[in-house]
Amino acid sequence: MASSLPAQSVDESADDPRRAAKAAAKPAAPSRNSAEDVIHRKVTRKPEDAESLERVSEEQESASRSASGSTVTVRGGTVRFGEKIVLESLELSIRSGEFLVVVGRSGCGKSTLLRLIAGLEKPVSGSVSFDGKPSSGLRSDVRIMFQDARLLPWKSVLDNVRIGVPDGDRDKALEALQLVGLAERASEWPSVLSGGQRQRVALARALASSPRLLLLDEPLGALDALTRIEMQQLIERLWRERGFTAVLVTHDVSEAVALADRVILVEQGGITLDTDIALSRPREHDSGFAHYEKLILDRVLTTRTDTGGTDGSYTI
Ligand SMILES: Nc1ncnc2c1ncn2[C@@H]1O[C@H](COP(=O)(O)OP(=O)(O)OP(=O)(O)O)[C@@H](O)[C@H]1O
Repeated sequence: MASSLPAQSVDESADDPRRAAKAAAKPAAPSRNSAEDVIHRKVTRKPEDAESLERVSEEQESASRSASGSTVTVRGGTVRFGEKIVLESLELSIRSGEFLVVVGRSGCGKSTLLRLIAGLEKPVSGSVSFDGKPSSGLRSDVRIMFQDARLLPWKSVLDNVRIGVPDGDRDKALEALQLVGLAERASEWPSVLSGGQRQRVALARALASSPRLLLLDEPLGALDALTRIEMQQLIERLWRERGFTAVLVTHDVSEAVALADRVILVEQGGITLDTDIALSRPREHDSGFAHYEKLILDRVLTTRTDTGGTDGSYTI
C-alpha cells in the first residue's frame, strides 16, 4: 500500500473573494469557554441594526451548538485488516457542533474511519479522543446510523426507538418519533413503513438519547432522490436545533456540499483534501454551490472517472 499522504488543508479564501467574504462573516466554531463568552456578549451587547441582530442570533446558535456536541480528535490513526493497511497515521480534528462530511472512492476507508471514531474498530496505532480525553470502545454519547435502518421486525416502531433510550423510556422515545414526524406511526410494524420512513425511525432511535456525536454511514444511499432531499433537510434541521457533532459518509458530492461545514477526502489511507464549505444555510444550488461541487469533483477525478447522475447529482 502506498504510504499515506499528509493531511492537506486547502485554503481558497486567498483567491476566492466570495469565500473570503463568507469566511469573514461566519463566526468560528467556538470552544466551550468561548460559547459562554458569546452568550455573555449577547446579554451585554446592544445590536445597532438588523444585521448585527442577525449576527448575534448566528453566534447564539453557534454557541449553543458548540455546548452540545463532542470534539473528536484522531491522532496517527492506523487501521489494518491482516496485511492490508486501510488508514495510516491519519490525523483529524472535528470541532464541537461541526457537520463534517467524508467522501472518497469506494473502498478507500470511509466506513473504517467512521467505525474507528465509533470505537467499533481498534487502531493498531494512534488514538481517538473525545473532548480532549482518550477514548476506546463504544460510548453512550455516540450513535451511528447505517444505510440499512436495522429495525427489529418483531418490535413496533415505538419499541424500536425505545432501544435507543436509556431505560427504554417511552416518553423520550415518543418525543424522538415526534422529532422525525412519525409519532402517529408509533404502534405500527416496521414492515409497513416506506424506506424513507424506516430511516426516519432509525434517526429517531439514534437521537433519542441526545447523543453528542452522530455518525452517519451513507444513511440516505438507498433512498429515491426526493426522499433523500427531504431526509437531508430533516437531518440538517435536527442538527441545527440539537447541536450535536455530525460526521456523514456519502458518495454524493451534491449531498456533501448541501450539508457540510467541511468536507474531507479520504485517499490512500489519509486525508488528501480538507475544505470548509463557506455557504450560508439552507443551501441554494447557486454558483457558490457549484463552485464547491466542482472543487471536490475535480480533486476526486484526478484519480477516477466520474459518473454523472440523471438528476444532475454526481457520485464518486
Ligand atoms: N472487517 C474487515 N475485514 C477485512 N477487510 C475489511 C474489513 N472492513 C473493511 N475492510 C476493507 O477495508 C477497505 C476499506 O473498507 P471501507 O468499508 O472502510 O471502505 P469505504 O470507503 O467505506 O467503501 P464504500 O464506499 O464502498 O462503502 C476495503 O478494502 C475493505 O475490503
